[in-house]
Amino acid sequence: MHAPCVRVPTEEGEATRRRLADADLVDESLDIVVEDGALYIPVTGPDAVPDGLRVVERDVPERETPTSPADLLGFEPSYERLGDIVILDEDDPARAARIADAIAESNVRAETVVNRASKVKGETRVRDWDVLVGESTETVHREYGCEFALDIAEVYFSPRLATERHRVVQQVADGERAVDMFAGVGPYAIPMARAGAEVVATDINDRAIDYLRENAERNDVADRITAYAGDVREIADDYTGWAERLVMNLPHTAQEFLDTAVALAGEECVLHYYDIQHEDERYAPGEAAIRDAAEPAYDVTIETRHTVRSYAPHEYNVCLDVRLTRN
Ligand SMILES: C[S@@+](CC[C@H](N)C(=O)[O-])C[C@H]1O[C@@H](n2cnc3c(N)ncnc32)[C@H](O)[C@@H]1O
Repeated sequence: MHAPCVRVPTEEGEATRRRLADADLVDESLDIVVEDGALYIPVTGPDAVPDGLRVVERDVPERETPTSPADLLGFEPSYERLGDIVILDEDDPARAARIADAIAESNVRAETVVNRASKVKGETRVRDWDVLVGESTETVHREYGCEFALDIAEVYFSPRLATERHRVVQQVADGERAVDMFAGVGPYAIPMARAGAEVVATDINDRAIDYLRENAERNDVADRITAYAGDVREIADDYTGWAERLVMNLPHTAQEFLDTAVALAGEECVLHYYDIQHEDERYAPGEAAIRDAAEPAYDVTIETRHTVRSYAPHEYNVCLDVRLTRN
């Protein structure tokens, strides 16, 4: 359809569109067009367009779909979803703010938009966030049929690990005994309990354990999960030789806890050991550390060497599935 449009460079597109929308001048029945580095914003009253903006006549399609962030920005932004929070990973604060505004105005359902403001840090692996839209950093996230309440400002949680967690949970047998040594809000512990395991879950972050207990109730597995707030080393005496499965999701530092893992392991135990290593030697350091801690008391069989995801240039997040069999 032929219509008057304000033509602006794409980088000024969102600000101009908001300015025109505030003056009620955007023709919402027509689509915004992006072409050759310019945005064409259809307007209802070309004569009312503020001075300095150029109006041209051109063909624009009628709007069929609701407005997406890309419609508003002129490019496809990348973001992750965690419940009703949208997470950005932008280095430039101005670009992050533009994207956040576009998401808020678009058809994306989001209560809060945040940008990563630090790496994960410290013992609890929590990061800082810039809250760009909304206020609450607490949400309920759904993953493979389970619900997880959490506050990203208080606990660690990565939606990117969903497939990996599912890979591990699928190995769990009804009735087995599992220890999730670094459990967070329970994204391994809770589905393992749903699969029929009896689970002990520990975390040094009290808030993570508060959420884990709430999540155990939410997912109807409170009777199969025992949660401890504290250092996992503190439970070793109570659960010596108890575990048939151990999850060690504390990359960078897990090696320091292998003696505790061996103390927890029963006659036969599968260990899921997460690590971050250089691409040329992804598995060897973890294998060596596990053998060092477990042999000769246990036979060590590496069942799976699995790359979970790229972590940084030339560095990979990996998982070793290891069977420990007592000699
Ligand atoms: C990378 S996060 C993983 C959390 C969870 N497994 C997940 O997938 O979301 C590691 C967790 O280990 C906890 N942690 C760190 N040191 C610990 C320790 N000594 N004992 C128990 N938990 C610890 C942190 O608080 C954090 O929640």
